[in-house]
Order: sequence, then structure tokens, then C-alpha cells
Amino acid sequence: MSTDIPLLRAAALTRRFGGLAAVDKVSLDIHLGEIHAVIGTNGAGKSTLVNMLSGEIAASEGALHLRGADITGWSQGRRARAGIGRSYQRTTIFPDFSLFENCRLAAQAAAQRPWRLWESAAGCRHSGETARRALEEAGLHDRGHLLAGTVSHGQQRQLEIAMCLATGPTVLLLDEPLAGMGAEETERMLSLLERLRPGHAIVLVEHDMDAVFRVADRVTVMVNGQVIATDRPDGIRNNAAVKTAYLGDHDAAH
Ligand SMILES: Nc1ncnc2c1ncn2[C@@H]1O[C@H](COP(=O)(O)OP(=O)(O)OP(=O)(O)O)[C@@H](O)[C@H]1O
Repeated sequence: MSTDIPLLRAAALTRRFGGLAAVDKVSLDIHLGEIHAVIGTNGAGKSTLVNMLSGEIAASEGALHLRGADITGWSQGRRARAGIGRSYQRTTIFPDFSLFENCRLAAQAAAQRPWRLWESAAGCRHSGETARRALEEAGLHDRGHLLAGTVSHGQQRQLEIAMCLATGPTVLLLDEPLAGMGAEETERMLSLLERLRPGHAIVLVEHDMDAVFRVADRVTVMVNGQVIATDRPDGIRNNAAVKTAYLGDHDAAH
């Protein structure tokens, strides 16, 4: 598949909360095989945008297309089944379950189909295999037996991504996967994102600018709900409006 055709396309997506346009006519093309970072100051609208892509929040206006199909009115569940998966800024794991069990539950929830009820043993085997593969992809294959509540913060964030992978997504929506991580954990997560890049379209909301500029293929900068620039990292670094509005006057002066 050519990466020139966007897998996911947002066209003038808008979300209002009362009088506030939290996301204001945002247009984005998300490509397969790319990490697309969305950056911006606090309250710029990044999480609201991701919630609109995943289907947790409905758009007030605008449209969303997946592989050319209009999915604007689709529920979160339908979008998930079509391949839009997300991990959360807050922890959503079951601490008293093993890493493997957490992934198996995620796989089972994603595979819920009425016609599977009568073949639950086969379904169970299938979700176990999916969970095993997701743990392996996320670099946690040797930790499946550990209780999720007992592993490090970084490994819990990896687990959240593994749980997302267990749902078989093509689009991965990641909301601050590096939050609260030390240097070593950050490195591990960045190499995980690089491993996942082929075969996925990754939307990365992240405050760690060094990390963003290292791994992103494209960067979108939001200010007050609007996109002020989308470009390759070098283009964003040299964009005067971005320097002034987001990176600060210090950089703009140099
Ligand atoms: N449910 C809501 N009701 C009312 N206002 C909201 C709601 N959710 C978000 N907002 C407002 O919308 C704006 C965008 O918020 P959002 O959380 O999307 O920003 P963000 O860029 O993700 O910020 P951060 O980097 O701090 O997570 C903010 O002004 C926020 O207060």
C-alpha cells in the first residue's frame, strides 16, 4: 500500500464545549508506516482530538475518513473493530492480573462476536495466542506471568500498548506514552514505537520534545484548538510561527 494515500483523514474536525472550540477545524492526514506526532501547549486540544479520532467524543462539525470510508458517525466500538486502537494517558490495567491475562482480556473484548459464543474454547485459544503475540511485539514476552501491579511504571506503559496491540489495530492512538518515564524507559518505549511503525499508522500525543523530534515522521502543532503547522520535523523546527507560538521566543530569536 502506498504511504501517499492517507489511512485516516480528518477534515475540518471541530468540537465545541459550550462557547469554546477545543478542536477548531482540524484537518490531518495520517499515513500507514508513519509516526505522526501532535504537539501543543496545555489545553491546545490534543486529547480532545485523539478522543474524536477514537470515537469517545463526537465531532460537532467536520468529517473523519478511514481508508476513504466516512466513519464520522461510527461508535468507538465500531472504529475499534475497523482497526483504530488507543492507549490511555491514565493507567487502565488490572493490577491483580498478570500481564498475559490483561492482554488476553483486551483480545477477548475486541473479538466479541455473537457467533463465537458456541466456540468459546477455540476463542480462548485464539485470544491466548493473540495476547502472547502482543506481549512479544511490545517487548514483554518474558514478563507475561508477572502481576501487572508489580512491574515498573515503564513496563506498565508498555503493557498498555500491548493491550492495544491485542485488539489488532492498524491505527494506534497513543496519548503521552512517555509520561513519567526515566531515560532508560523512554529509550525502550521509543524503540518499541520504531518497531511498530511499519504496518501501523501511529498518532503520538507527547510532551517530550526530544523524543518527538527523534521518532516522528510528521509533526502537527496545535494552538488554541487550531493547527498552526504540519510538516516534517525539520520543517517544524524552522517554522517561525511554531517557534513563536509554541517553542518560545528564545528559539525564535536565534
Ligand atoms: N469535557 C470538557 N468540557 C469542557 N471543556 C473541555 C472538556 N474537555 C476539554 N475541555 C477544554 O478543551 C480545551 C482542550 O483540552 P484538551 O484536554 O484537549 O487539551 P490538551 O492539548 O490535551 O491539553 P494537555 O496537554 O494539558 O493534556 C481545554 O481548554 C479544556 O479545558
